[in-house]
Formats: sequence, structure tokens, C-alpha cells
Amino acid sequence: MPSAVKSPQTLYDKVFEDHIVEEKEDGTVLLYIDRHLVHEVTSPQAFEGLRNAGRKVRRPDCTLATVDHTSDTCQNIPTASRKNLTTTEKFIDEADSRTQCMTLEDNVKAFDLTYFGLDDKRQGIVHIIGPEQGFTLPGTTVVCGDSHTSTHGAFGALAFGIGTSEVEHVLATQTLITRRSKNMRVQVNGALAAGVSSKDIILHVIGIIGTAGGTGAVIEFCGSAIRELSMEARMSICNMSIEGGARAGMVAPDQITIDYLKGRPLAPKVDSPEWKKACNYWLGLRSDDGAKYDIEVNIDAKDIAPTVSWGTSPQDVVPITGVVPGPDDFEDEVKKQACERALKYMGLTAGTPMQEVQVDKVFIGSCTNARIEDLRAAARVVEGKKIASNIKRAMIVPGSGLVKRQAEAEGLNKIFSDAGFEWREAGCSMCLGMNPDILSPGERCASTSNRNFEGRQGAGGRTHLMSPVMAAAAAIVGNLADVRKLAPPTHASAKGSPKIELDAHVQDVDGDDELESIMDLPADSQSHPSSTNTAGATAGMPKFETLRGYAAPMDIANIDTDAIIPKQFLKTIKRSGLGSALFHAWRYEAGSNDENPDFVLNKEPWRQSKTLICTGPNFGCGSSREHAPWALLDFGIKCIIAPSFGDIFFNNTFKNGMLPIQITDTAALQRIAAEAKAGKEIEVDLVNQVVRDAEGSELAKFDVEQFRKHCLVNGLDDIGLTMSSVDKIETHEKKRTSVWPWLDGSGYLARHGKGPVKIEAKPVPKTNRGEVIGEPLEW
Ligand SMILES: CC(C)[C@H](C(=O)O)[C@@H](O)C(=O)O
Ligand code: SF4
Repeated sequence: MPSAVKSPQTLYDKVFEDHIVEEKEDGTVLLYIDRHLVHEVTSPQAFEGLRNAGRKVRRPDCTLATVDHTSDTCQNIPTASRKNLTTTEKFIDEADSRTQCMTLEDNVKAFDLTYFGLDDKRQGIVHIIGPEQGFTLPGTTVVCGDSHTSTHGAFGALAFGIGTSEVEHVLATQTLITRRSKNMRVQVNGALAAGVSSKDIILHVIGIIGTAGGTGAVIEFCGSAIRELSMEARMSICNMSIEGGARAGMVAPDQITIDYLKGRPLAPKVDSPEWKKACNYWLGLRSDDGAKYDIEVNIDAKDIAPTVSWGTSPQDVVPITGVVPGPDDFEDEVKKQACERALKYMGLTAGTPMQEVQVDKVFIGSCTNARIEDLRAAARVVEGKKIASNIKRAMIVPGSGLVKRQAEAEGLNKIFSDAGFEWREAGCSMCLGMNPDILSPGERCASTSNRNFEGRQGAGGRTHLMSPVMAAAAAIVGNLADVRKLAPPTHASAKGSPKIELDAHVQDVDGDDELESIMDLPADSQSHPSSTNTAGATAGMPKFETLRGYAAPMDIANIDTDAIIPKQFLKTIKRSGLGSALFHAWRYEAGSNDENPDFVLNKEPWRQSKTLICTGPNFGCGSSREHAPWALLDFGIKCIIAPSFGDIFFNNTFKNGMLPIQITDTAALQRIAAEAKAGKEIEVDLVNQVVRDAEGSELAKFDVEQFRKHCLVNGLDDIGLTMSSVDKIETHEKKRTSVWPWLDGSGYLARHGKGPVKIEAKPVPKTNRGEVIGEPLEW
């Protein structure tokens, strides 16, 4: 008999449990998703999948779309405003970006979704607009085809990035198939010193736990230093949980959360019965005393200094007062090698004081640090000063149209322009450089973004991560600089720091005119033949039983998805044809299409590789781009063996009929790597869960989740399986309406009507190729 007394639960446990539609004995969970954010880069293939299968979007009222990643490619002259915008088609010069944005316009129209387009002042980075609009609420599950969805966890939401196949799954079913994560607690206690902000906290934390420290876990950030932070500062912390390898980051909601949400267009109306009920529920969302965590990290706030990155991984950080480390500073052989490689790439010498490192460009923006508080803090540093003469370019890119307007109302743009910064339109911009704003090879950038991977901001570009005030200081000094020497001691993220004055805009968006602009797309955006011709169906997942072939050996740690497929190849609306772009920066000579003869996939027999074996940990970390497995698959690689994987990449491979195998036993891993290096074939036998050499002798056994194995071996379509559980989804939705009525849509979502769009259950599961596979199966 189940015990009447529930054991103490964590915040994560509570939110997770409130969203379980169905849980299997093997731990597979069908989880209800409350909020789905959609952007132009990771959605075209998902909508195409829906179309091909004749499916609808189940909850348009819980879906919000915008353009952000490629949005400011729209200007010939990057600083030009959108004043002359008539249609997206005419405005965007770059053909692939135009197609991507127009495809989203087509899709939101066809599927009746709320959309903030280029002409909408609420357009902006998806992780900035969700909270800004009150779309993100405490206790919700929030997903987006983007790894930094973790940002929304600052509200006590369970928010995580997903791949495009999962985007399609959520659009069709409003659920995801997942499993429970581990609980991890990071407590930061004490008072932050002057000049130290939430960005320093998270860089410091990642420096301690490493980029794989949170793998498989959801991090709860707590402690007095976190409680003191504003919502915007908490968002910067949760945003970078993914850089610590975690599935998500969370902060328990409190009065600061409630104050932030008051008056937001999509939050329940203040003083309504729903608002009161919601506040009660939200304030109950905290970990119980005695709740157990799988991993605990305790940090004293006074140990955190203004922090900067020196290498090519977000874990490569030092205090600004420190020096560039060298291989001798690391004990572990893998880390020594990674350090050597990073120093070479970054053009740095061990022992150099960080403050002597000269900078070429400065970027203040991104979903980590482009909110109004970030801009205010940076403006305080640069006010009345000029950027240093060696700075070739310094840019401020507000996170949303509303942030931009607010900053302009406060005169911040003038402060920045007077100092020599460019004042830009909202979007991701130089955070990943899907637009012309990139670093040239060898250029060094002080950046408030979240990723310093090789080539992240441009091939050969060198990124140093830091807080907005530190980036502002670097712009003024011309070197990486200690903001404490420049500005009056302050930290922007403290409780009580000025709140974005959204009230004017809130009234605005409630008005009728605004309602029109939410849904009405430019007249000529109805149908674009170029943008509807997305190749490939929803999947086409062949069965995976055994795989025999060459395995390409790689010995690099933390191979991120930016390295697997760089940003310039994300502008496609197809799943196919990415094989030639796989590992582009490593596979070809800089600036040409000539093959690098030393790269493993350019050598025989590994040109024919079907498997990739990586002895370094954390393969596929970083971005959620499903383009990474698509590129591997297109090249011919169906199986990846590594000691550990980035969570989202791991999921994405399964959704494409690929098999990621985790082998933590170093000896076994080395046995396989030795066969691979010798140019011998290996056999991966999924049915028997064993890897063999060419002669059939066992090299290693491996584990695989049984549900996933079942799907791979039978080539099953997840969405079809989930749709056979539609009655359970409906039951959850009824409970949701009665217990959490504010989640069914409020504000302008009312225009969609509340509740699900009727979908047909598919009682008989089929493969992705449409073959009926017998008796109805549960997912
Ligand atoms: C394009 C998108 C898939 C990607 C992500 O998931 O993170 C991007 O936002 C990034 O920062 O690299
Ligand atoms: S990390 Fe950069 S590219 Fe990715 S969503 Fe944030 S701002 Fe955009």
C-alpha cells in the first residue's frame, strides 16, 4: 500500500509531478507542456512534419512564435532601423534568412498561432519576450526548440530546450516523452561584492562544476544571494544552466517573482480570483525541508569576483584579476590537452594577466544579458566616456523591441551612441552570428553572450564571456578590464534594482490596435512557393538493429553542436543535405572548400564511417540544433559512442533513428577506439546491446532505455504512439482547467478560444513510413 505520508519533494519534483499525463514502469513519462515558444530556425521542419501527417497544432492558445535568430540580418546597413519595413519578403536581403522568416509567417498563419513578427514592437529573442509578456509563469512546463529555454526556470517553471522532432511532437500533442532528471542544488549564500553580478555567479558556478557537471540533472539555484536577485538577474543564471550541462535551472517563486508578473499582458489579471489562486499556488512551489538532492554544491558569495572566460568552453573561467592558465594547472590528461588546444585557438600564452589581453570588438546582447537592467548597468559604466581607439566595433543589441523602446525612453541609447557604441534592433545578432555581425578570424570579442565555443561568433573569432558591466569596461579600456576600477561600485542585479517600466506597453498591447497587429501578417505573406517546399517528411526512420562499418575515432572533450554543424548551415528549412557541412571548420581549410587532409573524416577508411567513437566526454553539448544529428546522418553516421553526451543532442539522435551509446568504462571505450584507429570495422548490435570487433568478439556491452530501444528496433513514430494516449491527455487537460485555470489562455490568447484543437487519436501505431505494426501499443 502506498504510504499516506509523502516524502519531502524538491521544487523540480513538484512541478514535474503536476504535469505527468502517464508514467510507465520503466520510468518513461508523458509530460504535459504548458507553454511552447517557437522561432524561425528550429520550426520549419516541424511544421512540415505536421503538414505531411495532416496534423493540427493542439494548443494554439499555449504557443507563441517570433523571429529572433536571423531577424537583424534584415538590414543592409546593420544599424538601420526597421522604419522602412513593409513586408518581410522585401526587407530581408539574405535569401535563406528570408525564406526561414517567411516560412514561419506562413506557418503561424496556417496553424493560427500568436506571432510577433518583424513589424511588431514585442518581437525579440524568444527567451526575453516570453517572460516579458507574462507567457512564462511559475510552475509551468515551458519548451522551445532552443537550448536556452532554461532561462524561464527563473520563474520556478520547468523549462528546457528540445530538438525539432520534439517541437513537432509538442505542436501535435502538447506533450513530450521524457524521463525524470536528477535533482541538483546549487546554493549561493552571503552578499555579492560590488561589481559582481548574476553573470559572474553563473560563470563561477560553471567554472566549479564544469560543462558536464549538471548532465542529466535539473539545478535548483537557491541561497540568500539568489533570493536577493531581481527576476532579470535570476534569468541570466538559469539561462546558462545549459552551459553547466543541466537540462534546466530553477529558482523557487517568491514575492519578487509575483511583483515582476503583475500587469504582464499574459499573466492573470491582478486582483482577479485567478490571480489570487495563482499566487497561492506559486508561493507553495518550493522544495520541502529534508528534500533529497543527488548533487549538492555550496558557494560563498564573497568568493565570487568579476569573472571572464579565457578558453573555448564556458568552464574556462578565471577572476579578472587572474592570469591565463596553462596545461600544468590541470591534473587530468584530457583537461591538459583541452587547455593546450584552447590556448592555441585563443592566441593566448599561459601566465598572461587577463587585464593585459587586448580586445577588438564588444558585444552587449543575447538572451543572457540583453534586458533593461543589463543595459542600464552597462550605460552607468560608459556614461560620459568614449570607447578605446583600438575597439573596431562595439554593439548594443537589446533583447526585444520593448527593451529597446524602454531604453530609448530612458536615454540609454544616447549614452551608448555618444560613447561610440552601435545601437541595434532586437535579435540574437553576434551571439551566434547568423547575420553579418561576426568576428573575423583572430578577432577578440568581449561578449555578454553565453558560448565561447570555437567559431561561435565567426570562424576563427575569439570570444571572452563576461557580464554587461565588464563588457562595458572592456570597451572603454580596450582590454579585458576590471569594472571595479572604472565605475562607482554597484551591481545591477540586486533586489530593488529598477524594474522595466512596461506599464505603458502593457496598456498598449491590451488595446484593439495591438490585437490586430498580433495576428495580422503582411498582405502578401499568404503563400510563398519557395518557403513551402520543405524537403523530407516528418521522419522516415528506418529500423535500427545492427550496424557494421568503420568507426571514426575522435579524442576531443566537449565537442559541441556548433562544431558539429556551424551556424551558417542552420538557415535551411530542410532536414537533408547537411552531410557536406558536418564538422565544417575542422574538415575544410580556413576560408576554402579544400579538405583538411589531417581530419579523420577526410581519410580512408573513415570517409565511409557509420559510427563515431569519441573518447572525450560531453559529446554534443551546447545548442539544441537537430541539424547536428541530421548532418551526421546525412554523412552516413548512425551511431555515436562516447563516455557522456549533451542531454538535448542525446534525445535528438534517437528521434532520427540513430543510436548514441554511453560507455563510461574507460578500458572498454579504449578497446573500441583501438579497433577504430586501426581502421577495422566494428559491429553495433542493438538487439543484444553489445559492440563487437570485425571477427565477432565482444568489445563492450552497453545499456539503453528499453522504450527507446523498442522504438529504434521497430522504427516507431513517437507522435503516433502519443496520439494513441489522447484520452489521458484530455483527462490531464480537464484537471488543468479546474486546478490551474489561468493556464488555458488569457489576455490576447482569448482570441484563439481556450482549450485544445480537436485531434483524432491514432489507435494503431505505425512506423514513420506508415506501416501498421500490429496491435495497438502504448507509447
Ligand atoms: C538555433 C538554436 C537551435 C540554438 C540553440 O539551441 O541554442 C541557438 O540559439 C544557439 O544559441 O546556438
Ligand atoms: S544563445 Fe544566442 S543565439 Fe541562442 S537564443 Fe540566446 S541569443 Fe539567441
